Amino acid sequence: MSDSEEEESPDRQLKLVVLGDGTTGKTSLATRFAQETFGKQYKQTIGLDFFLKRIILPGNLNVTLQVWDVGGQTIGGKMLDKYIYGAQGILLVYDITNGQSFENLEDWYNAVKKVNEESETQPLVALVGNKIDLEHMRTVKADKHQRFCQENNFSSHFVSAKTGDSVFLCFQRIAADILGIKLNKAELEQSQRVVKADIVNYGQEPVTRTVNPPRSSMCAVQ
Ligand SMILES: Nc1nc2c(ncn2[C@@H]2O[C@H](COP(=O)(O)OP(=O)(O)OP(=O)(O)O)[C@@H](O)[C@H]2O)c(=O)[nH]1
Repeated sequence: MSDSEEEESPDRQLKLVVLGDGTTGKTSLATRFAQETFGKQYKQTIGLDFFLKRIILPGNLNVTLQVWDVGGQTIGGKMLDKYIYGAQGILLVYDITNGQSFENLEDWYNAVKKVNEESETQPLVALVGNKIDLEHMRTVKADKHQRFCQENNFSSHFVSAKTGDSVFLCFQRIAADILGIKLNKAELEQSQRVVKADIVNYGQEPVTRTVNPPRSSMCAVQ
């Protein structure tokens, strides 16, 4: 197939539904991914928000991701089933500093299972621990997260909508998994472009740190 023919191939569309308790950061994740922004102010999602983002997967495959950001208050409501229906991917989001938000994912997952009970194809489900910038306040242990993934065959993700850490990677991996595309190491690293790193001056540290506080810097991994 020539290049021009490849360019003309229509986009694949994937419906991804983001579920989880209120304030876990679903809207923040969606806006970080789709608009590359982050708002500190909490604004509750009433019902549903909707985002579109086009990404390119290996093989020059254009994929448009429809991200359905479902308000945390919709659990138990009439509309939830309709939002979930037809999703190829589900993101179950919790806040790593909020144990209850992790426990409640059971209910969210039950809603997903109910909608797909009679369906031949099952959506890919991703477990997403958000707010890893607050690692020092973590209450949900990583092994609990991993166990939940293994028991249910979820893919596993840790992200921060605030810093953007691993957000693009998360959506890219989910899209690739749904389409059965394998990402190689270089492609995975490419989406991890910005990595935070502390500068450590071994042997040159002043005795009192208060005089010269530790610095941090960004480095690019290409
Ligand atoms: N520190 C930190 N705060 C975050 C992060 N993601 C979201 N927040 C904050 O958490 C609060 C809730 O974020 P939202 O994205 O509105 O949460 P939501 O899950 O969409 O909430 P509902 O609309 O009620 O379902 C906001 O104040 C965000 O700024 C993160 O990665 N780190």
